[in-house]
Amino acid sequence: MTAQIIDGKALAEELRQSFKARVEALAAKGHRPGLVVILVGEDPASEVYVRNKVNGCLAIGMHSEKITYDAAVDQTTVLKKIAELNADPNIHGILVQLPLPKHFDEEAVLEAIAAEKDVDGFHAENVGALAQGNPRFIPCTPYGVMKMFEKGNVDLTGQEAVVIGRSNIVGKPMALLLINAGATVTVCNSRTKDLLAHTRRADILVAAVGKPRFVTADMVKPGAVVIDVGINRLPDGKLCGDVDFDGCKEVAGQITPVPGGVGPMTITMLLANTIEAAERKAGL
Ligand SMILES: Nc1nc2c(c(=O)[nH]1)N[C@@H](CN(C=O)c1ccc(C(=O)N[C@@H](CCC(=O)O)C(=O)O)cc1)CN2
Repeated sequence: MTAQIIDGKALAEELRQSFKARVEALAAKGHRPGLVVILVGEDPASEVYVRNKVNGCLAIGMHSEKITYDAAVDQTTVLKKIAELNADPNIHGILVQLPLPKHFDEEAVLEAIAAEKDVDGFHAENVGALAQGNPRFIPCTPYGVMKMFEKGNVDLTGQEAVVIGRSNIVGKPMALLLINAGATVTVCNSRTKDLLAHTRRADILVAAVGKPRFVTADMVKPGAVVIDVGINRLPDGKLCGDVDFDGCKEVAGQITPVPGGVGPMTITMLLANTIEAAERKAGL
């Protein structure tokens, strides 16, 4: 039997519609949620994501603006802008699109964002809160994955979860969320010894390794929930995930596609975090 496909695009749309009432309630009290997205450089994929973030906000009645800098801009200029935005009462969320050009100290930039406006959840204070099981802002991609589990009635308690990938954006926060949800979590990477032995016993398998079709059908336990966080652009311009979807869907119980799986949920959870930031500031 082929796996049930978890439709991230449909869930993202459903959630976005549900956000509209919260945005209007805030706006009626003079607190229209506002997000600023900072983009440094001309990476074409980042330009698309940033545009989708800004448009996603506007579509549900939020305020949003993009600030762009040439790739050669110095870090001080960006830090100065972040300081201004930290002090702006109409801006509830600030996000710096990653990756940054090589001459930037990424950590210093992310730490410069006020923790209460860090809607990406990358500030050390927010990472610490998540690690302690008391999250303030959950990084958007793993947050989206958790919403998918919720929607699919996936009970994580006591389940064997394997995360392939250990990035700060996805792998690490994903592992923390799964731990907090009561799963038994193993974090692997592409060089893990006997990776197959780990993945084959996973009830929940999250691929965030950044290698096209890295997870093949033989690595999947029959009936497992397979979440593909990969977004790889192939030489022919097509997009593909870290999972060999056609092969794995014959073994898995549930699986996310690429595109149309986790990706659309990432931006949706950014909207959720920004609304949450505005609600906190408004005392709601
Ligand atoms: N500051 C941040 N930078 C980056 C993040 C992040 O969460 N915060 N994540 C990624 C990129 N990303 C959001 O920024 C992102 C990636 C993919 C998608 C998405 O909707 N993908 C679609 C396909 C889109 C396409 O055609 O290219 C899908 O999977 O269906 C949204 C957001 C790195 N940087």
